[in-house]
Amino acid sequence: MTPVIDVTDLEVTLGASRILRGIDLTVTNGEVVALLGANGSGKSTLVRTIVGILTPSAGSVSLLGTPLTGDVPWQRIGYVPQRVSAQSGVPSTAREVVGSGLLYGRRLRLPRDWKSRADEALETVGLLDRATFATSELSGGQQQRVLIARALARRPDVMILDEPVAGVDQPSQEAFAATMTRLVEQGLTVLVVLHELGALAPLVTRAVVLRHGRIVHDGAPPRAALDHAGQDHDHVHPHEPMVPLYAPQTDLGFDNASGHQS
Ligand SMILES: Nc1ncnc2c1ncn2[C@@H]1O[C@H](COP(=O)(O)OP(=O)(O)OP(=O)(O)O)[C@@H](O)[C@H]1O
Repeated sequence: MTPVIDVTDLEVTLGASRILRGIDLTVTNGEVVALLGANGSGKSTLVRTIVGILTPSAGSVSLLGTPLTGDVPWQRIGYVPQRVSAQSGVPSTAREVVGSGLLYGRRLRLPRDWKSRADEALETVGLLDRATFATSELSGGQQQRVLIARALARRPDVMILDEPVAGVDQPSQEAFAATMTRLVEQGLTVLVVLHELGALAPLVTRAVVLRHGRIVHDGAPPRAALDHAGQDHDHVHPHEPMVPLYAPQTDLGFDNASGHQS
């Protein structure tokens, strides 16, 4: 089967620094892969390279079987960048920002049904009632959901999300996880940068951990986080509500990521 994302021996240099080296990553149809790692380990650099924003200094990236240098079917790929505002500096409504997700590659004209496509995506993220609001009237968390809706408007086959729930409150995170669950059940493939698995824990099929620009783990998601996400987990000990996925002082910290016994 053709991989959805195929990264081979990737190296990325920014300025004078080599940020990523020797990255091999294959994501196949229907997988939900969490990309984890400490601040500065290279997660955003990797996803920005995968979606063609950054150019590799060595190695290759293919999306849906097409090298980035070729004719990538961008309409099948939804990307949510990290920490950008949904505001563009000019007045625009939530619906207009979401509709702009329907522009890609050489498509510079909105399809006739753009409003209904945008509203469908806004409904998916629970913001249909804000469709005509100016983005400047939305909270940071709502703007983040607008950006998720912008990516969803394409009805993509693969979503690449860079910390999509950073700064989003718990109920919205759970609503986002429910949306992603529904989409994954329909066949969506996901690569998502996260600091904690959080509400997405039940969905994640695989974890890839970066450290200093290299992959140091590619396999099962951290056990502790999964256990803590389960409804049956018996809380007999105090701990943070969101279990950190990596403990910088340990190697990978997977068996005891939160630093306590379960
Ligand atoms: N344009 C740039 N020029 C030079 N170095 C850069 C540039 N952008 C990022 N870096 C460096 O690359 C490294 C990786 O950054 P990146 O944003 O990919 O990390 P990250 O794992 O996504 O971090 P975070 O969890 O904080 O978002 C950092 O050391 C950063 O300082």
